[in-house]
Amino acid sequence: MTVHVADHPLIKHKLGLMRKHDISTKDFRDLSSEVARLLTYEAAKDLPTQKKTIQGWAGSVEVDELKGKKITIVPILRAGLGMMNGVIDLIPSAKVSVVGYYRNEETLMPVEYYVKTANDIEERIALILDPMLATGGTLLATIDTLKKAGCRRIKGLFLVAAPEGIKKVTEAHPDVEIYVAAVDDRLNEVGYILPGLGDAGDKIFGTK
Ligand SMILES: O=P(O)(O)OC[C@H]1O[C@H](OP(=O)(O)OP(=O)(O)O)[C@H](O)[C@@H]1O
Ligand SMILES: O=c1cc[nH]c(=O)[nH]1
Ligand SMILES: [Mg+2]
Repeated sequence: MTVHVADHPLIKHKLGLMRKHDISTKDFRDLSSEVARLLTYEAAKDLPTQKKTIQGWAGSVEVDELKGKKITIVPILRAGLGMMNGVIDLIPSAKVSVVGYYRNEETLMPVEYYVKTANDIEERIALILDPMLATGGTLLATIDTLKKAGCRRIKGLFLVAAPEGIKKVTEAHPDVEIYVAAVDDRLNEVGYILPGLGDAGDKIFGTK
């Protein structure tokens, strides 16, 4: 797995705001979406384009357009939904493939509860969205699901990743590329990222 760690001042500043202990649900939600939008800009850098001639205001003009079937966004329920609007702002015609996992609090293993992928997923680049990559169990399960559905090219956007999770997924899926706003220090004894953001799903949905 190739890991691209964001080095942009806007991303660093916005992620810093998200770490504040008393951040409101609204601000956390807004910032999740804004950072996701900026990560999308990075992740879309190598999308193929093709030339096309159109009629412009002064006659025919050659323009670039994105080539072929493009992207399916894959938000991981719940927390990944908090990133979705920011990504759709930049890729408005993307199809959305939804997968649902929650972590068992004791074993930290992902439990699948929903999968609905785009029909033509084998022709699309999957762009997984999840704010947190902690032990890596949820991302591994998502990649397995997407590959079984026929997906051949997978990228992922994360706000914060732990070194432990990156190592695990890198070993299993060297072909996957991820874009992260930050790689933090480590996991605590209950599988939360330090310094991290806390429970991203709860913060986005206001459930704690
Ligand atoms: O790398 P892992 O150790 O698998 O942990 C990361 C997962 O944990 C969180 O989801 P959570 O289980 O809290 O579900 P939620 O989005 O419904 O809150 C997070 O959004 C990831 O999906
Ligand atoms: O730090 C973490 C780890 C998993 N899920 C979260 O929401 N936060
Ligand atoms: Mg959660």
